Amino acid sequence: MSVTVKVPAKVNLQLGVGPLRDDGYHDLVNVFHAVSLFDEVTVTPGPLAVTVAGASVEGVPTGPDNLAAKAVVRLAGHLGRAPEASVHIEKAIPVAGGMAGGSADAAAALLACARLWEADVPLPVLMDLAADLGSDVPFALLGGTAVGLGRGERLTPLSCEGEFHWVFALADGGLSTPAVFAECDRLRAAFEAEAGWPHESPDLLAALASGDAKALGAALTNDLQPAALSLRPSLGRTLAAGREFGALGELVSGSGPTCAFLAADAEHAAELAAALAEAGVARALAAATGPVPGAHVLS
Ligand SMILES: C[C@](O)(CO)[C@H](O)COP(=O)(O)OP(=O)(O)OC[C@H]1O[C@@H](n2ccc(N)nc2=O)[C@H](O)[C@@H]1O
Ligand SMILES: Nc1ncnc2c1ncn2[C@@H]1O[C@H](COP(=O)(O)OP(=O)(O)OP(=O)(O)O)[C@@H](O)[C@H]1O
Repeated sequence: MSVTVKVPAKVNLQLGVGPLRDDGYHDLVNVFHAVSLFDEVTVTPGPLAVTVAGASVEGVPTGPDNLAAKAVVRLAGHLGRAPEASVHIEKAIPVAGGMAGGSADAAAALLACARLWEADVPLPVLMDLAADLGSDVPFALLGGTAVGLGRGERLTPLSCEGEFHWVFALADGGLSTPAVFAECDRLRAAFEAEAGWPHESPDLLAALASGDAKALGAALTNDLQPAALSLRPSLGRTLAAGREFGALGELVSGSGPTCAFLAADAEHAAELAAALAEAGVARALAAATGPVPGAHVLS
């Protein structure tokens, strides 16, 4: 018997970053949006092991450091049983790309093992286990569009009308999430910019609720973007190219280096992806739509 779970990537439509907390995290206003780039995680009975396959899986650990393995151990500990599951990850979400690929695999492994072990774990408990594994993990279980407060784990679903069309410019090499948050703190200190308390953007919430892509494009913001650009200046060219080719909005996804571009419809997305590929400003381009559901069992 095996269980396969399909799980989406995320893009952050608003990432408001508050001051550094005593525990090393930042309080956020984090508007998550699940998009149609998916990993598939399959668990089979057997000793704990992780295998990974996909077009670009460099840097993904196959030992106990893999977030999916940590999820297996965490759930087994909660249930008081041995962490017996062999995990296979089919990876399409870019690695260390700011699209929460590792978090998605952890969420998928939690759900898959709960099913494999026939354990009745209530959703709120699964959400708490997910939050222990990482700030982005609970959203990968929930999917759709949602705002995350605290370190991003306290989620409230948001009303989102229709479907939005995205193009993602994948970069060579990743960016480390802690390094990007640290660079954000460094830049704020260097420019003596006080980190204010972030607030949800009313324009963004209205654009989502009405399905207005043009208004959404104008409302996209990411407080980590200056830090990602400081660590990877070439992203400035990528973002400028998308603007020049008529994207409705563009921003770095989360901690980067993936850049996200909003298109008017599927045709516009295909044109935008072709123009960005032609301009040579990305390792690869991927078109996707959002919102899509969170982690769910396939078999
Ligand atoms: C940038 C985002 O992807 C936006 O959704 C997330 O905030 C990051 O979430 P994540 O990768 O699940 O991050 P975690 O594994 O929880 O934390 C990794 C590190 O990122 C930094 N971190 C993360 C979340 C947060 N609210 N404040 C932080 O400062 C901390 O240095 C932390 O040690
Ligand atoms: N299942 C996994 N898939 C990808 N990376 C993993 C996994 N487990 C552990 N890692 C490690 O975590 C690092 C960050 O990977 P991930 O792809 O989750 O980054 P990210 O998308 O930038 O994260 P986020 O957007 O949540 O900040 C990788 O460089 C890798 O060393």
